[in-house]
Parts: sequence; structure tokens; C-alpha cells
Amino acid sequence: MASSSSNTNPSSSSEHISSSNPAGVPLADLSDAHGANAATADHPSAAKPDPTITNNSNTAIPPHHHVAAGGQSTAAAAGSTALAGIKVNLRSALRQYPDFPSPGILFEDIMPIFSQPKLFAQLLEALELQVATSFGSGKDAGIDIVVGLESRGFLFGPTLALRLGAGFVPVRKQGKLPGDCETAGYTKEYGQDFFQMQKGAIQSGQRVLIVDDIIATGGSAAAAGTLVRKLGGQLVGYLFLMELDFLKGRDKLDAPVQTLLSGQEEALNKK
Ligand SMILES: O=P(O)(O)OC[C@H]1O[C@H](OP(=O)(O)OP(=O)(O)O)[C@H](O)[C@@H]1O
Ligand SMILES: Nc1ncnc2[nH]cnc12
Repeated sequence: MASSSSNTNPSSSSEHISSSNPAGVPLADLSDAHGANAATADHPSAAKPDPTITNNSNTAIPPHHHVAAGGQSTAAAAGSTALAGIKVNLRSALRQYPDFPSPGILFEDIMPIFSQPKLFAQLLEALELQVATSFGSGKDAGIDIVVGLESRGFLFGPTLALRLGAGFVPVRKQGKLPGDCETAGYTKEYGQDFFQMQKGAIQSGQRVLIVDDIIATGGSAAAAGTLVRKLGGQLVGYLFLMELDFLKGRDKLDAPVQTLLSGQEEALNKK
């Protein structure tokens, strides 16, 4: 199994507050005790380096922009600044629900992001910027297919696919897709299930990026990766909105992992 690593590129690894905001949307109110800059047991402070912008091969993700000797390109630096500002806003929109859907689970509710159109737009911008750090911008990323996991991966997967000039293919819970399907069972943070993909949904050798909202134990994502490979896809990476640190789900994945936000350094009942 691959292990996680810290990014050695400080300009893209912290959720610092930027005074300029290239995304053009007001940053969160930092005076709010529940705002993005508040250090809570659930979320690291904004000043703490973000360990999530990493791959799973113990190397920093190389930017695909031209890099001038001794530093980032102007485009890469602008992208890093925009990404950092957006992360602050995304984090402040998340809500936590203890003991949902079962005792001991601290549920991270991402839905408020989607009810605010400017934030929803920023999420897509951040995901595209994050993809660009590894693969290049838009169509240059060379992603053929974005695979989204039912159901929250359907909220932004298709839109991200369009922005990358890629197609979208769903992974669904068992019994929802017609025709011949491949099936993979898995265990997630609060239960067990089966995922399916339609045979023929991916052409042999197509470059596939798997996206979902949250990686917890990594069980769902690992099963999706198994299905993509069964269909002949080339799995180039995973992209999540959020990672629950204490569960170390990325250790189950054998392709590069990128996440916008990290949280829950410890289990709920250990706090
Ligand atoms: O890393 P894991 O422990 O596998 O957990 C992560 C998965 O759990 C949630 O999905 P859920 O099955 O609750 O479905 P939903 O998106 O339909 O709510 C989440 O959206 C991920 O897909
Ligand atoms: N703690 C959690 N919050 C939201 N979605 C999840 N999926 C798996 N674990 C989760």
C-alpha cells in the first residue's frame, strides 16, 4: 500500500488567508468563532499547513506550469493564492453533526456549499485548480473520464468533467444501473455496501479521475478504483473535497490522492 506524504511546496500547502481574492468572492468573516480561522477539535487552524495536497508516492505533486528557476510561475502562484482563499470559504460552510447517522460518527455536512451559488462556483474552481497542480489546466489535464461516486460525488463530478473536457461516468449503489455491470463490495465508516459500474462505460486505456466529497475509511474509493480497473480504465488519481485524517483512508488507495480540506484528527469519542 502506498503511504501518505507531506507536500514540500509551502505555497500550495497551507490554507492561509489572502488579502487579495482572485476568485472574486468575499472571504469568510474571520471574527466568527466558527469561522474558517478558528482552530477547533474538528478542523486544523488556518495557519496550520494543509497535509492533504499530496500524492501517494512520497513525492510532492509537480506543477505542470513552467517554473522559473528558484520559484513558481506567475500562473501557478496565482492559482495557489486563489486555492487558499477558496479553501477558507469552503471550510467555513461545512457543518458537523455528532452521532449521525450512527453513534460515534461526526458527520460532515457539505450541502451548504451547494445552496450558495458563489460558493458552489468556487468549489468547482478549486477542484479544477487542484487538478491543475498535478495534471494541467482544463483539457490539458488529459483526463478522459471523471468517475463520481453515488450520491454526493454526483453533485460536482459532472460539472468538473465538463470543465476538464472529460466525460462523466457514475459508480452507483447495487441495483440502480441497467445492463451488465461489474460489482465490488466495500466497508465504509458507517456500514457496508456494493458499488456497480456498467461494463463498457469506460474504454480500455482511458485516463480516469475518481471524485467524491469525502474520504473517510477509503473503502468506497478503493472499491471504485477496483471497478475502474476492471473496466480497463487507467486510474490516474483520486480527488476529494475533504479527508477525515484519523481514518487514514488514503492508505487504502494505490493511486495519487488529492483533497482540498482535512479534518477530524481524532475520532469523535476520543475528544
Ligand atoms: O471512505 P468511506 O468510509 O468509504 O466513506 C466515504 C463515503 O461515504 C459517503 O457516502 P455514503 O455511502 O454515505 O453515500 P451518500 O453519498 O449517498 O450519502 C461519502 O459520500 C463517501 O462516498
Ligand atoms: N463522517 C462523515 N461525514 C460525512 N460523510 C461521510 N462519509 C463517511 N464518513 C462520513
